[in-house]
Amino acid sequence: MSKVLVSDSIDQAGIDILSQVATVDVKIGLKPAELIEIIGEYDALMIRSSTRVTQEIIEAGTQLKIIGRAGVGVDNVDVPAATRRGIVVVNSPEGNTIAAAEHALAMILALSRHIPDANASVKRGAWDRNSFVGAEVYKKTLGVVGLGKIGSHVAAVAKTMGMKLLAYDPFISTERAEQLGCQLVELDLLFQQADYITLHIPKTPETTHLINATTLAKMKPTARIVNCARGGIIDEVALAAALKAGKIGGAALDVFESEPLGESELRSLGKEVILTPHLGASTAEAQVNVAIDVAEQIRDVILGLPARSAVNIPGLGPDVLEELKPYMQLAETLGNLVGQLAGGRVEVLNIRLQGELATNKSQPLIVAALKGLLYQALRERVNYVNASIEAKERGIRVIETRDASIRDYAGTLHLEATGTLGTHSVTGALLGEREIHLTDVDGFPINVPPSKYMLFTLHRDMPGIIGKLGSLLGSFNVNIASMQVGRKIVRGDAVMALSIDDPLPEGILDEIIKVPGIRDAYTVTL
Ligand SMILES: NC(=O)c1ccc[n+]([C@@H]2O[C@H](COP(=O)([O-])OP(=O)(O)OC[C@H]3O[C@@H](n4cnc5c(N)ncnc54)[C@H](O)[C@@H]3O)[C@@H](O)[C@H]2O)c1
Ligand SMILES: O=C(O)[C@H](O)COP(=O)(O)O
Repeated sequence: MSKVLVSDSIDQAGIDILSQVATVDVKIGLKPAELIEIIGEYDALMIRSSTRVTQEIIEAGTQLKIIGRAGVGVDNVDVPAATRRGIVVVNSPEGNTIAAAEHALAMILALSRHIPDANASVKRGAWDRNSFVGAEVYKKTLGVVGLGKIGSHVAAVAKTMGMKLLAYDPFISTERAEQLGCQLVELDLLFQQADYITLHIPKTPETTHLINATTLAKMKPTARIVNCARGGIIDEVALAAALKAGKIGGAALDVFESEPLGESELRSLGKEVILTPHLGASTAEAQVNVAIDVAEQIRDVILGLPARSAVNIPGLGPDVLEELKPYMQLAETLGNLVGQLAGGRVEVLNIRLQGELATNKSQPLIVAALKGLLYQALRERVNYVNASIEAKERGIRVIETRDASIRDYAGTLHLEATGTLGTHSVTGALLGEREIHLTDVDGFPINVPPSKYMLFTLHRDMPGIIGKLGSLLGSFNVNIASMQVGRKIVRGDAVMALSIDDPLPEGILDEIIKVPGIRDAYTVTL
């Protein structure tokens, strides 16, 4: 049974899903050295933002197949290190969107009305109404930096509160911004005009210390800034200095350069500063969402299925994946089959997407085909994450062609592998929704479902040959489950595809090739 380590606090709904397929150990608060010591036992690691998954931890995780981040940000995971090791990293891109957006909105209102300090003062026994006179957000300008999932929801709600919206996001269109009621502007203009600035961007080299002494100096002295995105986007020393000097009106931070927040000037500031301990995603609803979302993906990967929100597999959004999943299985099977027929080192893989597949995203299918192709060489070490890198490193050139015309099946996939031992090709399609059928081998039409053990022969189509092969296999105690011949012309060349119950015994291929009329034989394990 697989083993999953949960090293941060995760909702029970996720643990229940994992327990269906694995032994689950929940160990919260492990020190890095303790994690390194035990991670080698585990197939999967499930975390939130508290566990830092460093290269050292990834290297110690010799059995790790998947790291699941029950939340959005994967900046606490060394994703490149995981990718190199073929470990899938998944997250829950939308599970806590609303929670984070509502926290940012709560921060905006709490800052405006001094709610935390007013509350603390009443709880201390005071009744001070004069110190907490606030400001309305109605008709004020909100500058949204990052108009993605969270930024968009903040903008939508702020709009209904009567705020004027400016947005800065170099990766979204003016139309999208307008749909959300935002005017897309340059960052400097946003800094100059906004009464409130809310950050909803990832932390990247470009966004680190985006808010610094220089940018703070551009803001209104009354401006209030909210960061519920990532610590480090704001230079906290510069922010504290600007607040103390009255160069900016207020700040509400949920995230910090270093978490937990240690010694900080920010702690000593008054009602103009609100600090929360990274609570953006901490709602009951969000925690159930992210735990289920990520646990389901870990379960799928343990069961050998692809994950729907892998951050280190290109082109696998949930919508794409749902549609392509059966075709990915087809691509992987065909890749594995053509790799075994080709034998030796494959140099070129031609992939033709036919029919309805021609209009689809090809990247996941190519990755799946490469995974299958490399399986014989790399076994479990190759997966959807590292298949493309491994193929590139082996000098395999991938050529993709598309043909939208529909033939016998809605969509077919044709793979041709050329290597040191020659060229072979296979074509396959799905029967119904997901039943894989081989429809062509080396240009000969057949129609067989692939099976675990198969034997293919290239032979002359002549009387007696099937009988001779059957007797030979019988004499080696090989049981034939099914058999089909594909030929283009009567008594010309033909291909025979046999499904057999067990692996072919050692030495029998040499005997098969000696049968008069049989020119070649290939055994395949799928
Ligand atoms: N406080 C919390 O608990 C909490 C919870 C969830 C998410 N988050 C964080 O919130 C942030 C936003 O999350 P999301 O789900 O909306 O992400 P998202 O990917 O949907 O949106 C991010 C947006 O930022 C934009 N962007 C990227 N680089 C930019 C740049 N240099 N300048 C301006 N815009 C830029 C992108 O185009 C995108 O539209 C992330 O940092 C995430 O980790 C925090
Ligand atoms: O990126 C996220 O999803 C948030 O920062 C939430 O982090 P958390 O799961 O540790 O609360």
